[in-house]
Amino acid sequence: MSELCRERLATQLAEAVAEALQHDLNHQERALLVVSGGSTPVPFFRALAARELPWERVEVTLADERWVAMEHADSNARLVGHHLLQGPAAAATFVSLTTHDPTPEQGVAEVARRLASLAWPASAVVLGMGGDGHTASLFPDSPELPLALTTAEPAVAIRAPGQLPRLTLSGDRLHRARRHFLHITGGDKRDTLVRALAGDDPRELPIRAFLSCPLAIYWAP
Ligand SMILES: O=C(O)[C@H](O)[C@@H](O)[C@H](O)[C@H](O)COP(=O)(O)O
Repeated sequence: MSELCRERLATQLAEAVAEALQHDLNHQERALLVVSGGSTPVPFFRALAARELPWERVEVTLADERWVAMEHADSNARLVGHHLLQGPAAAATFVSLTTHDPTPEQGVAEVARRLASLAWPASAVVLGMGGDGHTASLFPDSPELPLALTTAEPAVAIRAPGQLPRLTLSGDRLHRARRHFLHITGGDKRDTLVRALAGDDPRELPIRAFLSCPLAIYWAP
């Protein structure tokens, strides 16, 4: 039952994001979509990839990225390439968040320059969430979290225990969107969301940084 429900959720989210992109493309030359990595988005990516849109006018980037080569199994760019940039959506322009620098700290300035050229405000930011309340790579136990939540810079190199080195869009940059979606499934994440809604400190549960603006929550069991 939950598998069918999650597929329907992914399809409905793809419909909403496609409508958002088409609406904005009716008024502007290019539109920007910011997506998250992880396992949850895969059926959403596949459903969105099949939608008929002027994809050649769509820019796609990530909310965050692990600092690995695009061929690496943990690369979000690889995930997006395999599941979203296929079919009609293969015509979209993908902008990666990694460089050939050995660390995200060395590459973040180049990534910031790339991001500056995109069609902000994004038409849509699609966020995921971990059981610890992280979103993008805004991890509660990251020393760089306070900076990432407050800086006006578009991107931050971020480290967290047990995680690969990462680069994340800052809270400020993730807020520069006309629409925000949260895509989560399962009881554990529902419980984390309930905890997040009951408080207001994003340093404890970073998803809270996005509970104040309009946020379309797409959840299935
Ligand atoms: O790079 C990442 O890992 C994602 O951007 C991250 O923020 C993800 O959305 C959550 O970790 C949920 O991941 P799952 O969908 O795999 O539970």
